[in-house]
Amino acid sequence: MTRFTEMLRDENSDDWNASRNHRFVDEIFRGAVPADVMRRYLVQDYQFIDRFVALIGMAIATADTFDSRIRFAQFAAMITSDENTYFERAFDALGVPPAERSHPVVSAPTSGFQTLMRDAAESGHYASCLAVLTVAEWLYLDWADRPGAVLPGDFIHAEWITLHNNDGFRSFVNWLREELDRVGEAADDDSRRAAAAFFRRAVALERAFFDHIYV
Ligand SMILES: Cc1ncc(CO)c(N)n1
Repeated sequence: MTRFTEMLRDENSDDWNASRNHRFVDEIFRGAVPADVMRRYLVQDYQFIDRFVALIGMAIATADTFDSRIRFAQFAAMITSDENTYFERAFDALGVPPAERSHPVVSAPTSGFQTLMRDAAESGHYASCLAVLTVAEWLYLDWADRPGAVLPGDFIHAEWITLHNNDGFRSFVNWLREELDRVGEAADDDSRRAAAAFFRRAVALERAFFDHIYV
């Protein structure tokens, strides 16, 4: 039987492949994302991360097993420590002032993501929360996982790659997929459809998010 997550990705292959093969991905591996583009990207992504952590909170609250809650709690700990300090160091290096770190003008794709994550959280459905979290992490592993690729010298580029292709991240993404497969297979048709709709909106927004930092 085709895995639920495989089916969802196949249904969204246009937006998925446009994201994983995006100009941003090509440029970050070459260490060649222009500074103003990287700065826009990180400033907007920091606002994404804020709601993302809140959505993990809802996944912790709605998960059906303690093991799942532990997985999410450990992942939230990584984002709020190693990943958060990456943002702070990158903002320091790029000269981003405090106001732009904490309350920048939020772009349309970022605001779309915030609404999507709020909708998923407010649905109170574990499968829908999982669908959004799975897109965000699986798609990032998919673009960042280039075995043998030489890392760029600049930490702003290099660490954004290694945050998304290290062994811990890979095993979390593999677990997330198994979890969404498990929950999706057990769910009724309405819940599967709801989760699939969240998955679709998330993949479209990932593409729009990459596109919009190039103006
Ligand atoms: C927009 C976006 N999608 C996914 C990730 C991975 O967490 C991220 N940091 N930002």
